[in-house]
Amino acid sequence: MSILIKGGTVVTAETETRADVLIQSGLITAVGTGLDVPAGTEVIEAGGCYVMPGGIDPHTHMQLPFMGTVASEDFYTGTAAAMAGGTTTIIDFVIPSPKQSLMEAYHTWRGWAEKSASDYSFHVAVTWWDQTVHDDMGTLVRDHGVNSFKHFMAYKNAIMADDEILYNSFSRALELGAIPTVHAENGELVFQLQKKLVAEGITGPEGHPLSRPPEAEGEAANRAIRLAEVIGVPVYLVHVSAEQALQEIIRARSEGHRVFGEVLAGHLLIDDSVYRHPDWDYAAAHVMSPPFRAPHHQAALWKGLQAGHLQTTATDHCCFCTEQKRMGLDSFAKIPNGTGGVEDRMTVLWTHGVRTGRLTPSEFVAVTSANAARIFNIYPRKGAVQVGADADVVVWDPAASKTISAKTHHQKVDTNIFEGMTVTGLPVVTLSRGVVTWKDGDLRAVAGAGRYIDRPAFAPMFGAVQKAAELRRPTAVPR
Ligand SMILES: NC(=O)NCCC(=O)O
Ligand SMILES: [Zn+2]
Ligand SMILES: [Zn+2]
Repeated sequence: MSILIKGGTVVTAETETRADVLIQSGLITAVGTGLDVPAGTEVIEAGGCYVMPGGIDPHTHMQLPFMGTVASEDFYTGTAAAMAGGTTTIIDFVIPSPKQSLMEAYHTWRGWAEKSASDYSFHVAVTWWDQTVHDDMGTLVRDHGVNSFKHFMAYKNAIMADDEILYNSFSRALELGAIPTVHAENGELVFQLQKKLVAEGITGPEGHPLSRPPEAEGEAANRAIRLAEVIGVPVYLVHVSAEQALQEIIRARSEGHRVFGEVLAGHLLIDDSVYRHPDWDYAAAHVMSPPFRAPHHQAALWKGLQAGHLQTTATDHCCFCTEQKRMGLDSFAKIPNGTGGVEDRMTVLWTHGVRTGRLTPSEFVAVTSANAARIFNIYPRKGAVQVGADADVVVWDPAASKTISAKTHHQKVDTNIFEGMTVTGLPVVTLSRGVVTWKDGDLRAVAGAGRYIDRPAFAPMFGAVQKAAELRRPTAVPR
């Protein structure tokens, strides 16, 4: 079965070109004009539309067991909603409990993800350390297509990684050609502030941002980056929300270190006033970590994205319904942390990025798919509209408009952090490996149609990393 996407403007991270796109057996087989098209080819008219790579959301948590409950979105509902929003690949997280074997956790998550409608891959978290963790990291990289490991510097008494774990895991990642990623918040400081605030009677959601100040993020970002610098390994900071963390990234990059930053659509657009809303449920629905910040942080994050200091956008899609959030009625520290957005990221970024002149369409492609594909080494199979790439394609109507609401979204959660936002620029057709999964409001996602994406180790940047390491290898003084 072949499909021709006809008459659109093809956008890649580098170019905008009027061209048709031919898709056969799940792959892009031709891009150009006057293409030789086999008889019986289905034609999708794309006049007036952009034709772009499907989005890659490099940070989601479908059905994550977390803080005494399980995220409401499963791998089918979440990836289906993603495709309604133009995202065709997610990178989720395997998060072993402390002392749980990495391999056991990995196989558990692989089982859960079998019902994914879109393609998916996994970062694996390192939450503890011993020789088996060291060995399992090797097995995951060599035999299971994992090339990134996650470290939570927050969540003390649960999954927090201390400096010893960071040192061991970052060093092992370097040997394996894998990239360490970090949730940068000083977990000890957050833990102490939570106790202090609750003791002072601040038990509602307004305590959440007070317990996680931007300085706690800046400190941890600096620590993770400095460790990575000393070890000589690239590092990727997830959900950068504070100007203090961004400044650490800018400093390190300007000194020649390979440091990457991800920003969430929510952190770009929502400010911390939500936590002082008089409706407890409304305020609690926004509890996620790091929290939404004061408006000057948003301005800094947009500039960071425009300047290329932040390379990727994500959602940290981790949904909890109102009833689940109420587990923290007596203390904000018990409200399950997480918010959604996998369906909304692309349109929210188009509306507030491209339509405001902050981003060109090519820059939009870079920050919604191509850069993540490069960093996590699946480019150009993903993140590109070019011959040989997977036919994960979105036909994007820049004039189509809607108002986001939990009443109409496809995400399995009863709230939406972008509730009431009118957005312009929407996917009219989404294709996942050549199959139409979303067309004109009709969601055709199929459970189990998604494939696990192996991500090879030693992304191109590791060539430079290894050369630099050779040149600075310490030598003993012969005496
Ligand atoms: N972000 C959040 O609040 N929940 C998911 C876990 C994490 O990414 O920290
Ligand atoms: Zn996190
Ligand atoms: Zn997360």
